[in-house]
Parts: sequence; structure tokens; C-alpha cells
Amino acid sequence: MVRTFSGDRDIRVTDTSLRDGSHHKRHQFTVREVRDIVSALDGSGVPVIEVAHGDGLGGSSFNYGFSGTPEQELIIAAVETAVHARIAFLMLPGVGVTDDIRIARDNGASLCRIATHCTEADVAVQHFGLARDQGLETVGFLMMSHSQPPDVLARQARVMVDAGCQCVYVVDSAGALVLEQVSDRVSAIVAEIGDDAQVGFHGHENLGVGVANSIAAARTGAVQIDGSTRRFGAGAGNTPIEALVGVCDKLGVRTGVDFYAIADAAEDVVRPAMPEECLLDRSALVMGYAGVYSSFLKHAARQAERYQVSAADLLARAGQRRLVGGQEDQLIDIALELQREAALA
Ligand SMILES: CC[C@H](O)CC(=O)C(=O)O
Ligand SMILES: [Mn+2]
Repeated sequence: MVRTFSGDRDIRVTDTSLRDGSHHKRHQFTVREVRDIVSALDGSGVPVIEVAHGDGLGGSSFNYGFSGTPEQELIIAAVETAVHARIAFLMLPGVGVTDDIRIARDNGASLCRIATHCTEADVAVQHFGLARDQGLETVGFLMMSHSQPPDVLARQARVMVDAGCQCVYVVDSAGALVLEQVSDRVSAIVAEIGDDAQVGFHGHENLGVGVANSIAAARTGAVQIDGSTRRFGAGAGNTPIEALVGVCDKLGVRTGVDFYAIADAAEDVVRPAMPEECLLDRSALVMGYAGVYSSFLKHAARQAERYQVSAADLLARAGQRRLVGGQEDQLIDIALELQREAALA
């Protein structure tokens, strides 16, 4: 059963190429690229487009990587370009601060997506309140949702909703969830929050099931679904919007996005802005299998090269340590550990 979103759509698709794709592009989007991509997505009927540093507002830093262009300039360009689509931004409390939300709103963004680790929803309470006071629509991201069972996620969802969150997302940051593991989590949250808020799903392609997982989510009540055109996102990338739209068309799930237009946008506009295709290679697979944050991929590749160790081994160990976002520096520790082990072998 698919719950109806509005008159002409069953699900609302959010394209996150210009935010999650920022990880893949090492945060080097230009104003020109943002304008071109927003124009193409908007023209295809994508209703929401997320723009920010990959790690959200305030992410430009030594730890996460400096932005080539300040993200608020990118948000302004996106808002100026979009005719129909609404511009969203992501923020992680502690990486960004409440003033970043106010500035993004003043720059014309209308959707505030606040992300926390999936056991830490309470750190976002003041941010949801502020965003609602500012007239922003709110979304809550429960990141690394594979790491907790459905009942824990449902309780965390309740914390977000009580704080003013209007849609709680199951966020498969590691691309580690498979089919029923998605629907069980979505169902538990739907059961907990009922009509108090919507439920969404954000997938990654590390095990190649982003589209199937998104359909599983929609069938159990998720009405907001994320993806990235051409999979332009962290790790093996996000659920490809163009494929999702094609599959939804065949299933009779209305997205409001034109299949041929988004297929053209993927090939002609988004691909040229990508440094390379997002690959389902060994490192990406290990992230999905071992449950590692997709945004760790580029950091792991850099440390693997620096310390001459295998990126896949490094990521597998990051999974064993159950690292969460913000612990990127521990990849150096693991690389040194692998280097010591190699020297002793
Ligand atoms: C660092 C924020 C992160 O990339 C948010 C996200 O898209 C995810 O957890 O998948
Ligand atoms: Mn993501």
C-alpha cells in the first residue's frame, strides 16, 4: 500500500546530488554547475533539490574538506534558478549552528533537513523548533539506521516529531540495509508517529539495492524518497532518481518527474559535473557489507594511499569499530594499525 502524498504525486522525490554528491566531488561545486543541475532537475519535475556542503551547513573544514565555493552562495544560485522546485539544505547540529539555518532561510531555502546519528535525536530539538519558527518545512535524518532495530528508531523518531520534525527519514547512510530491513524500520516509525508526521527513506547503492529499498519503503508508508540523479552521492552513490522514476512509472507510483527528461538530465547535465562515475567497486561494496558511513569513502582512499594500506581493509575495520559520522580521523588510526600489522607479518 502506498500512502498518497498529494493530488498528483504518491511520493515526493528529493534530489540530493548537490549535497550528497558534494562528498564525491570533494565539495568543489561551482555556481555554474549548481545552476545547470538545478535547471535540468527542475525542468524534469523534481520537486525538491538539496544543496549544501556534503556534511551539511558549516561542513567546510579541515576535518571534512573545504568547499570550493561557500555553500550559501550555492544555495542562492539554486534558489535564483529554480522555477518550481523548492531548495532544501542539510545541517548536522554541532557541525552547523542555528545561525546557519537562519542564513539559509534568508537566502531563500525553504526546507530544513536536520541529521543526527540514529540514537541521538535529542541533539536536534532546538534546531527543529527554530526551523519551524522560521517558517521552514522540516525533515529529520536518522543516520546509520542499519545500526539500530526498528523499535529504537521509532522512539528516536518520536523525539524528532515532538520537537517539530514533519518527516522522519530512515537514512541508510552505509547502504547496508536490504529490503525487509528497510520496510521493518519504516513500518515501526509509521506505527509510532501515525499522522503526526511523514516518513522518508534515503538510500545508498553500496549493495546495489537503492531502488528496490526505496520501493520497499514506499510500500510500507514512506512518502518522501531521496535519490541522486546519476547516483551522484557518497560511496557507490545514492538511489538513482532516473531509475527510481522509471520503476515507479511501471508500478503506477506517481512521482511527478518526467522519465525521459530526467534521463537526459542525468546524461547531459549531471554526468559532466561529476569527477567520475560513482562506482560499485570493492571499497563501496565493503562499506555496504560492513556498515560504514558512505561519506568515509574519499577519506579512506586518501589515508589508504598515504599509509600504503588497502582501502577495503581500512573500511572493513571501520565497520568493525562501528564508527559514526565525525570520527573520520579514526581512519588514520586504523591505517596506522594496518601498517604496523603489515610490518610485523
Ligand atoms: C555527513 C552527512 C551525511 O552524508 C548525511 C547522509 O546523506 C547520510 O547519512 O547518508
Ligand atoms: Mn547519504
